Amino acid sequence: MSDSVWLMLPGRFLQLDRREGKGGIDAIHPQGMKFTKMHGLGNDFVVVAAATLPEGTAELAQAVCDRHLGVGADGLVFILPAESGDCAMRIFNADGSEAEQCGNAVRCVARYYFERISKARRELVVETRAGLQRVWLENDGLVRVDMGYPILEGKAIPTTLDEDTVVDQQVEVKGETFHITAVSMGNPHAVIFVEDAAHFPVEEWGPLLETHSLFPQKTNVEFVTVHSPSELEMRVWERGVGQTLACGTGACASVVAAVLTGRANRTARVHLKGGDLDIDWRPADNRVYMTGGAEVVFEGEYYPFSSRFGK
Ligand SMILES: N[C@@H](CCC[C@H](N)C(=O)O)C(=O)O
Repeated sequence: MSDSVWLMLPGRFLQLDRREGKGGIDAIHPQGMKFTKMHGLGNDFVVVAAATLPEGTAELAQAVCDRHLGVGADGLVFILPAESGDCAMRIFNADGSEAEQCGNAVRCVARYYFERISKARRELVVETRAGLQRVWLENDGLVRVDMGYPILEGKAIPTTLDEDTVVDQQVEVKGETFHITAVSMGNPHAVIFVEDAAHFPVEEWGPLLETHSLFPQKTNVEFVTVHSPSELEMRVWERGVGQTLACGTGACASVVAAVLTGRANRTARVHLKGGDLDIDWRPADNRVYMTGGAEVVFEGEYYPFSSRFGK
């Protein structure tokens, strides 16, 4: 990895040094955008550190995330200067919609920050659309995040299912009965407990539930099997993306739903297709803590609007 990076300013480029204490900015310029491909348990992101959010983020996210014509990812993530906190994160789903929150992406942002912006730091505050999140780098290299408190009031999630809490509420969809527990971790989740998550037809029911009129801002959908009070298995259909290998906010919502329905303890491991997350919903502060990995895959330059060699 080179020590210098490009920063786009209106009409000109600025080359910055990203060695310790000297910057830490990737680049966006008219012809190309430097990025780092990262993932948290296989939930993958194109991560770009920039001075400002570029225009046309919805189209850019769709193009970058395309697995045939772009880099290929579940989401496009920007690391930006923060008003409060050490840095800000904005996350755009593969369909171009912006999410309020993303558990796997915030761990990737933290890893990026700890490795490229300040190697001395082991603690960080990330500003997201859902609020400030405190993040810690653990001794084993995993990243722990304070994901905040779960929102359980129906109207705030939002769902039209109930104004109060929505716990194991019966819903009919195309002749099939589901019991839904709705939880917001800054973004909406519908958690459904099933006998066998591994073989559940996620692709069939996920899109129908994601876009159901009960969820005015759509929803992420988790299909969860409780193997023991401290061990859950989860598959996810993500709003604006489709089936993914993991979802951090979904794992938090699943543990909260399992506790609310008397199925699990407040501390549990969630097995996802891409790996495990440890979730701890602490009674002392009502906040949910998530611990898991975040990895760099490769770096590159993306040429969104013209071919590198043609123009
Ligand atoms: N994969 C994420 C959640 C990303 C946003 C989600 N698709 C939404 O629209 O709310 C996670 O790890 O939490």
